[in-house]
Amino acid sequence: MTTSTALAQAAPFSTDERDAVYKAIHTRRDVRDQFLPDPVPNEVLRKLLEAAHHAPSVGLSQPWNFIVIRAQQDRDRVWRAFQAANAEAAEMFEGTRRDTYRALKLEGIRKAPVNICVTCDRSRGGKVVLGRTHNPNMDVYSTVCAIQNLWLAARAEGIGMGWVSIFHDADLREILGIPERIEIVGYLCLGYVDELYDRPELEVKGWSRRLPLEDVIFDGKWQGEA
Ligand SMILES: Cc1cc2c(cc1C)N(C[C@H](O)[C@H](O)[C@H](O)COP(=O)(O)O)c1[nH]c(=O)[nH]c(=O)c1N2
Repeated sequence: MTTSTALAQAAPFSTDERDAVYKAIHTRRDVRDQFLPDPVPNEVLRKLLEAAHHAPSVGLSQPWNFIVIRAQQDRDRVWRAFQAANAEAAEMFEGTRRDTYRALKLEGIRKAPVNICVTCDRSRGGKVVLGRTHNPNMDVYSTVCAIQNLWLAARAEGIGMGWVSIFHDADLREILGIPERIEIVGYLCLGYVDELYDRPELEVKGWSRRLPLEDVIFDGKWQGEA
């Protein structure tokens, strides 16, 4: 048997390194309003995109593309698309819940100096992709892994990131020139921050709360079952 020379050491991280990984995970936040106007240098943005591009992907298909949007006029157009969709979204809640919804800030499109639209090319890797043969959604799941890498790397760089999903895809397609065959996975707002909430903003604002871990470790009964 041949021994692969491609194998590298996989010792546990040092305590400091480990702490840094958990710190990024636990202090990462969805950012809507804390963005500073300071530009994000291209070299730093490149590091974030490298981190995203090192995500796992089904069959190593790397189905993502990153559309970087910096121009104010493009961000203004995207914001207007958000505004229209968000007004529709508010109508789907009732009573005080609707009022609470309306008071939430749910995007940082214009305040964040950089926006990134992350897409998934469903034809990347050809017709038959290893690991995707029985569930075609695996390419989209892979793209979400890239977004999470980007989010954590951004946190480590002192850059906040917010995910905005309150859009009609058709609007984003038109503004950004994205063809139908390409799936829109995430619209992200990025910029330096000097403050972050210490827990999810939606929890701070009384919209929802983090469930105890015990509630989500499966105990043999699905929610709603007697
Ligand atoms: C797929 C997806 C889509 C969205 C989000 C997240 C994800 C994963 N989140 C952010 C979300 O509200 C947030 O992650 C949770 O509230 C938890 O807060 P922290 O991320 O821990 O700060 C989000 N936030 C927001 O203000 N507007 C939005 O449209 C969205 N959309």
